Amino acid sequence: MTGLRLENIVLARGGEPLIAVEAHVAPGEVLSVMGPSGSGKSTLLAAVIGTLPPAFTMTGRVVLNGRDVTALPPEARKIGILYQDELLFPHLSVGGNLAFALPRALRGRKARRARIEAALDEIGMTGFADRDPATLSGGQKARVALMRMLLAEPQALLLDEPFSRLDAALRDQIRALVFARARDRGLPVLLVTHDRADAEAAGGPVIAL
Ligand SMILES: Nc1ncnc2c1ncn2[C@@H]1O[C@H](COP(=O)(O)OP(=O)(O)OP(=O)(O)O)[C@@H](O)[C@H]1O
Repeated sequence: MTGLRLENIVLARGGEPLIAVEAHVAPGEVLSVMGPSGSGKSTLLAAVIGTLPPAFTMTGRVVLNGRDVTALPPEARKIGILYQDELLFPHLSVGGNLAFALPRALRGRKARRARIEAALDEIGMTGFADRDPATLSGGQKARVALMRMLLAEPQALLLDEPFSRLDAALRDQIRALVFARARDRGLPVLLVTHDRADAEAAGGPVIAL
């Protein structure tokens, strides 16, 4: 079965169950995860991507496009994640940040450079490859972070309040860009948000923790 399936996932801390989730996110669909602060939204994303802090235990399975990834390390899961703080590598240029995400299978300096130029064109940032991330605006950083995630060719996207620091106009623009890319590529998306407008723009199902 295609898409992202969260099968009977229960996360507990110190023996106390924190959350229980059963969900299927179809290709191109966005499942919004809402809930008060401390309800376990970020912890759920950590469980899905494979970075659950040691304080927690997990039962259940994460199945991506029919492949059980529950026991795989994060880098083998083919899941991309975008956080509220985009965390571009400060010591690398914009192009260096994007190059970091390119699949190793893409060989040759010229081919890799061309892929980065095309990626920058796609986000309206032609000619930015040599820029220092510290010199970018918030929206430009967000676009580079989004593209860095996509260049790694993930099969699912996890978004942890990636729009909350952006001003209203930019939020609409980046949000539309992320959802359009997910739809184009048929990627299931888990979106953690406090903002009902994000869930409405996503247009998919909503779960409340
Ligand atoms: N590394 C950790 N070790 C132990 N407990 C943790 C750890 N990280 C988070 N917690 C606790 O687990 C619970 C869920 O935290 P989580 O960050 O998932 O909540 P959240 O719903 O994402 O909150 P927010 O909306 O404030 O970001 C909280 O009670 C938090 O204090």
